[in-house]
Amino acid sequence: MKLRERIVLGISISAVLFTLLLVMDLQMDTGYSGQHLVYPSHGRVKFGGGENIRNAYDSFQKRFLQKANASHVPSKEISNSLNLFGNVVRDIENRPQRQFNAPAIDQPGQFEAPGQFDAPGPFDVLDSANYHGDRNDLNNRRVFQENQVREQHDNFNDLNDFLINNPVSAGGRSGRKSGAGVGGDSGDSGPLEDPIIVVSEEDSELDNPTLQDLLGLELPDNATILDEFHMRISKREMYKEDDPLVERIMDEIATVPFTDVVQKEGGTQIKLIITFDNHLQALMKPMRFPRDQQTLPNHFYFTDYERHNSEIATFHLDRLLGFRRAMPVTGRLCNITSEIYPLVDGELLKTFFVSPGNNICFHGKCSYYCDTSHAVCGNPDMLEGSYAAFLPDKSVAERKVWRHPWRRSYHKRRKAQWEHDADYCDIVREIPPYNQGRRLLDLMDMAVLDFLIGNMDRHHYETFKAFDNETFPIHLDHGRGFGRAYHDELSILAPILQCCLIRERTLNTLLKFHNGPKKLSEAMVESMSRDPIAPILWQPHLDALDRRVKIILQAIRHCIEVRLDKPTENPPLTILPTARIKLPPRS
Ligand SMILES: Nc1ncnc2c1ncn2[C@@H]1O[C@H](COP(=O)(O)OP(=O)(O)OP(=O)(O)O)[C@@H](O)[C@H]1O
Ligand SMILES: [Mn+2]
Repeated sequence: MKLRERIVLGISISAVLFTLLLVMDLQMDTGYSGQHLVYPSHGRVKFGGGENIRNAYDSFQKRFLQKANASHVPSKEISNSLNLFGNVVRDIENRPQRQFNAPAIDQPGQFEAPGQFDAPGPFDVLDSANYHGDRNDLNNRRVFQENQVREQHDNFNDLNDFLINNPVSAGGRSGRKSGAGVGGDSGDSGPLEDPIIVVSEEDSELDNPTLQDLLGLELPDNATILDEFHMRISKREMYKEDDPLVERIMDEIATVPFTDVVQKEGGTQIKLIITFDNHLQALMKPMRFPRDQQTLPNHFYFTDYERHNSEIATFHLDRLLGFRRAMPVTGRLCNITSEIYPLVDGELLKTFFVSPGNNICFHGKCSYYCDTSHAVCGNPDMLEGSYAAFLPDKSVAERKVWRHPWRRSYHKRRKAQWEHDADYCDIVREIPPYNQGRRLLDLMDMAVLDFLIGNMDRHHYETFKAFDNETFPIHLDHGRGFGRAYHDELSILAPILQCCLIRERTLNTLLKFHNGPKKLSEAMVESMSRDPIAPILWQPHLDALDRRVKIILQAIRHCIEVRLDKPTENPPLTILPTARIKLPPRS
C-alpha cells in the first residue's frame, strides 16, 4: 500500500472509532438506549431528531472539549494540583496514635478490633486538640447539641394530613389536579400544579417478574445460594422483604474460607474480588481508618478514602427504608497472611510487603492510593473489610449504566448545570425515562439515602437491562458515606428540593422513624448488631441519621407551604455547598 493510501486508511479508521466513542458516550445519558439527552444552548431540552448533528456537536463539546466535566474521576493533573498525596502523608504524620489504622505491634490495645471497638464517648475525638475534620463542623457540633436540648419534638402532623388527603398516583400526573383533595389545614388551597407526594405502584405485587422469569434461567444442580438469590431478583426489588436468603448469604460470606483473591479492575481505589469455598463471590473493600476518623478537610468528595463501614451501614439503611435495592453487604475480619497472601498472584502479589512497624501490607494497582505510602495494612495481619455479595455476572444479566442527572461536575472550579439552574428539574422531568413511571421517584429515594449517609459521589447508576425502564436503580458503591457526622450536606437533597417530589411510601417511612417509637438510629443499631465487625457506626453518625430525617421532612413541608402559598416560618433550605474562600489574585 502506498503511503498516501495508508494515511487515508488511518484517518478513516480513526474517524470511525471516534464516532463510535461519541455515540457510546451520548448513550450513557439514556442507559445506552432510547432517546438522547441533549441540551440546546437555551430553552428546553430537545430530543434527537432534526437537530441531531448540531446537538451531537454540542454534547461533544461539553463532554470532550470540556474534558474534566466528562468524567467522575479527577485527572492526575487535578489531584496533583491538590497536592493530594502530600496532604494525606502530612495528615497521617500529625494524626494522634490512637487513630492509626494499623499501629505497630508493640502498641497493643490501640487497634480497634471488632468486639473491642470502643465506640468513643460521642465527643472524645473532637475534644482532642487533634481533630482532623472540617473546622466548621466543630461549631456545628455545638449548635446541634444545643438544639437537641432546646427543641420540642415536632411530629409533622401537617405532613401526615397532607399524606392522607393529597397523594396522587404515579400514573395520574396528566390530570395535574393533585392538590384538589387537600384537606385539613390546607383545605382552602387550590389545586397543585405538580404532585409533591406520589403513590407509586411499587407496593403492588403485580407485574413483578424475576430475572429467572425473563431470562428463562434454570437453576443448575450445583447452584449456590447466591445463584438462587440472583434468580429471584425482580423488576421492583433486589430481594423480598424478609427473604431468608439475605441473612444466609451474609452469614456465609462472613465465615466460609476464601479460595481465590484477585483485584477488581478499574475504579479509583483498591477492591478485591473474593471467591469462597462454596463458590460464592464478594466484592471486598478494605478498612482504611477507624470509624471516628472524619473526612479529611483537604479532601474533595471524589478524593476521599472509601469507608468499609459505610458500605455495610448503607446496605442496612437501604433495607430499613424499604428500598431493598442494594446487594447484601457484611463485615468480616480476615488474616492477610494466611487468608489472602497464599491466594494472590501476578501484579497484586508484587505489592505485598511488611511495614517498618511489622504489619502486613499491600497496595495493589489503581488510580489512587495504590502505592507504598497508601497501602492497606493489617494489625499486624488482621484486616477488616466490607464484603458485598456479587451481582449476577454481566453475561447472565446485563446492566445499563446511566448518568445521574444531578451528578456533580468533578471539576474543582466548574459547576454542574443543576447548581445554577433553579428550574433544572423541569428539564429532567421531560426527558425519558424521567418523564413517566417510577424513575424520577427512584432518584428522590436515592437522594434520601445519599443525604442520610452524606454521599456526594453518585455520578452514575445502573439498572438490569432485562427489566427495561420500569425497574429500580441498583444501589451500589456507598464507600463515601459517613465521613462527616457534624455536617449535613444539603446539596445532596437537590433533586428533592428542586423537584418538590417524594414517593408516598418513603415519606411514610421517614415519618415513622421520626416519630418513633423506634428512631432510625435505633433501628440501624439493631439491624447492624449481628455484623461480625459491629458496632459499625460511630455514635455521632447515628445521631446524624435522626437529625437528617428531620431535615428531609422539613424540606417536604417547605415545598408544600410554598406550593400552597402558605405563610412559611421556615427559611428555604439552600442547596449550595458551603462557599470556599478563593485564592487571592497573583500580582
Ligand atoms: N456487589 C457487586 N458485585 C459485582 N460488581 C459490583 C458490585 N458492586 C460494584 N460492582 C461493580 O464494580 C464497579 C466499581 O465498584 P464501586 O463503584 O463500588 O467502586 P469504586 O472504586 O468506587 O468505583 P468508582 O471509583 O469508579 O466509583 C461498579 O461500577 C460495579 O459495576
Ligand atoms: Mn465510587
